[in-house]
Amino acid sequence: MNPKQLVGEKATTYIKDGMIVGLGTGSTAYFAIMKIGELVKNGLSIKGVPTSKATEELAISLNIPLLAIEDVVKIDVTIDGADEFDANKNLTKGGGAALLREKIIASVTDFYVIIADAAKGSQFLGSFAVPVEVTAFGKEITIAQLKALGCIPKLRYKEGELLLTDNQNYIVDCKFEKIENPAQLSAQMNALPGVVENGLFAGMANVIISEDGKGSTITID
Ligand SMILES: O=C[C@H](O)[C@H](O)[C@H](O)COP(=O)(O)O
Repeated sequence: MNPKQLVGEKATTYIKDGMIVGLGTGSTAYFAIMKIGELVKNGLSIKGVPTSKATEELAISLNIPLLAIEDVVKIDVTIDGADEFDANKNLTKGGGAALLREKIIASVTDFYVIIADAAKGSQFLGSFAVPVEVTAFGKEITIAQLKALGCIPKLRYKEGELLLTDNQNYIVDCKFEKIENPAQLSAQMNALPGVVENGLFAGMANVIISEDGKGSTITID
C-alpha cells in the first residue's frame, strides 16, 4: 500500500462515533479523509471541520457532515499531514499554504494526530523552508524583517502568479538552517506586525504516525 494511504488510514482508528474531527490538508491527509468518507458511508456519525477550501470540497464530495467554523469550540481529534517533523514532534507545515486554518483548528484540538512518511523526520527542523503567511500590505517590509531573523525568504508563486492563500494573504517561504528552538522562532516571527501566522507547530502534535518503509506503521508519542 502507498505509505501515505497506510498512515492516513491508520490515523482514522483514533476517530470514535460522535466525535468532532478536524480534517487536514494535503496529499497525506487526503487518504485519511477518503477513509473517513467510507466510514461515514458505513454509518459512523461524526462532524468534520475542514482546514482548507480544498479539503472542504473533498469532504462535501464524500458526504462527510461539516460544522461551520463559527460553531466550533472544541475538536476531539484532528488528522493532518506535515512537511517535516523533529525528534520532539515539532512540525513544519504549510507546504500547501493551509497553515493558518490548520493552526487555528489545531489550537482547539484535544488530540492532534500527524501523518507523515518517514523521510520527513529528522533530529532538527530546517530542511524544509518554513512557510509564513503575511499580509499583502507592507510585504516587502515583512520579508526584510523575516530575513533579519536569519533566513533566506522567498515569496511563493504558483503558475507565474503570487500565490494567494484561502485567507487572501501571501506566503513567504523562509529557509533557515538547523532550527534548534522552534517555539522561540515561531514567537519571533509572529511578533512581526505583517506576519499573520507561521508554519512552525511547536508542541502541538500528540502523536505522529509514520511508516518503516516496509509496509508497517510507526507511532511516535
Ligand atoms: O499546507 C499544507 C499542509 O500543512 C500539509 O499538511 C503539508 O504541506 C503536508 O502535505 P503533504 O501530505 O501533501 O506532504
